[in-house]
Amino acid sequence: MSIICCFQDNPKMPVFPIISLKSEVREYLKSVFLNKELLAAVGHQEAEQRFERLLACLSHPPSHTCVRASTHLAPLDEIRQRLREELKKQLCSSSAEVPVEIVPHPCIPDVLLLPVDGPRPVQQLQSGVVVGALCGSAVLRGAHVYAPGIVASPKFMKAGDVVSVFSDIDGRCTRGATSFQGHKVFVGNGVAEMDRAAIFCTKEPLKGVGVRMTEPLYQSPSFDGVLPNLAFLQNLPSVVVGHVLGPCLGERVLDICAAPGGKTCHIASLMKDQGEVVALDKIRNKIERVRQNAQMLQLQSIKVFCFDGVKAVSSDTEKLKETDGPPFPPESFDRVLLDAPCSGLGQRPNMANTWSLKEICSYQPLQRKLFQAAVSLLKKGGVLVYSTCTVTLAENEEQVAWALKTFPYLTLQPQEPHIGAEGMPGAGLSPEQLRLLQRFSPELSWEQTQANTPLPDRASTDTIGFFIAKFLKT
Ligand SMILES: C[S@@+](CC[C@H](N)C(=O)[O-])C[C@H]1O[C@@H](n2cnc3c(N)ncnc32)[C@H](O)[C@@H]1O
Repeated sequence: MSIICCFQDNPKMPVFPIISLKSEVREYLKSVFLNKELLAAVGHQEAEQRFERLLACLSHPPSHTCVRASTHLAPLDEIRQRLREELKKQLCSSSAEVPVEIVPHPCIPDVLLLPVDGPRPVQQLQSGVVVGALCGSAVLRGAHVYAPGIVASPKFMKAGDVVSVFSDIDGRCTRGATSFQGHKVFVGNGVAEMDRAAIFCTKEPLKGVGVRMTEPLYQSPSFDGVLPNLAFLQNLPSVVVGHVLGPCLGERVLDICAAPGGKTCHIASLMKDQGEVVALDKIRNKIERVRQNAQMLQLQSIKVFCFDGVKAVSSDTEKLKETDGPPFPPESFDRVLLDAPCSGLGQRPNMANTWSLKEICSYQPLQRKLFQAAVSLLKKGGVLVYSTCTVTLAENEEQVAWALKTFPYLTLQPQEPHIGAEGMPGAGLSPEQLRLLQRFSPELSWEQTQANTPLPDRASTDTIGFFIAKFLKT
């Protein structure tokens, strides 16, 4: 069964599948979005509509690509100009219409926005390649299909064949299959750059582009190899996190869950590479990405360690003597970022989430342990920013309520910039406290997005789902 994007009278009004969730997860999320406090604030009908809109917008990509410009290396205007030239070259070398409109964000000084055109009326072909769901989502955000992402291809596929690309959204297709009748979504057409045998009958590690997208359903430029040191692809709320943390030159900052290092590099860039940014992550092969990104962006102030953030604080003087890395004594840092591991339910586009309710609900205890370590490592007078890319209360507003109760010396702080919505009622926080929180809620502006409002107006709201809280330790 394939699902094709089809169109009503308004070509910008897609009939595209809503995100598919396990029924227990859907019911749980519904109870979050129809909680008593929210119902009292907005009424049943509005709360229900918001929930339905959330399910719809999660399966669609945001209508812009966000680029964080390395303003520690060059001025924004220069980066914008060079990016335009690079993308024009891309336009000349392919038949695709690449938009060269590049707009600075109206209130974030290091952000450039590029419109995404879609969904476009692309005709599905006879011959089809099936890719994994992550690869399918990347294609919807402008990427080509990398060979490791291909799960199935036609039996006699040769380099040069024109093929349709489908995303195996439930992960059911067998690797190496020649066809797949399961739940798949059409994401566009492209040209195969490899024969089938080169993809499925090789012992070498697979790399490189397997299908070059020529007619993607959502058109946005491919950033593969485009000014890698100057233009860093990052979701807008993630860039907001760096500014909200507000690091200053010469400070010592801890990014306790850092990989792959997008926010670490932003923090070091905002500090003009002066001071020290310590990046920790528990997973060894992920931490290598932080090193690579720091090197690519020419940032020397970043120190990277593979370490469990929960154990990053110690008062044991013997242990501390052994190394200048973790564990650290309490009150070692001027600012701490806890960009927490989370259920990731705000990520877009995401057509299917196969997690159980138990998995979705498993993050709260770990986040609290990390939070405890983060608070302990922060100096008095220091700033702690907590963020997630999920939409549940349990990992966001409930964590804030818990933190304020558990650590009475923490106070919520206003955020700059504050371009998202305020916190969601449901965790017993006061209206004043909710106003200090920043929740990116794409469902609140979904109609505006579909009506194709001008890019700068919709860019701040048509984002992934995201949450930011800023605390001061007194
Ligand atoms: C949301 S991601 C961080 C993204 C990152 N801040 C960025 O902007 O590129 C969460 C990270 O936490 C890491 N993590 C999970 N448990 C951890 C722990 N106990 N200590 C340190 N890192 C952990 C995961 O490996 C994952 O890379």
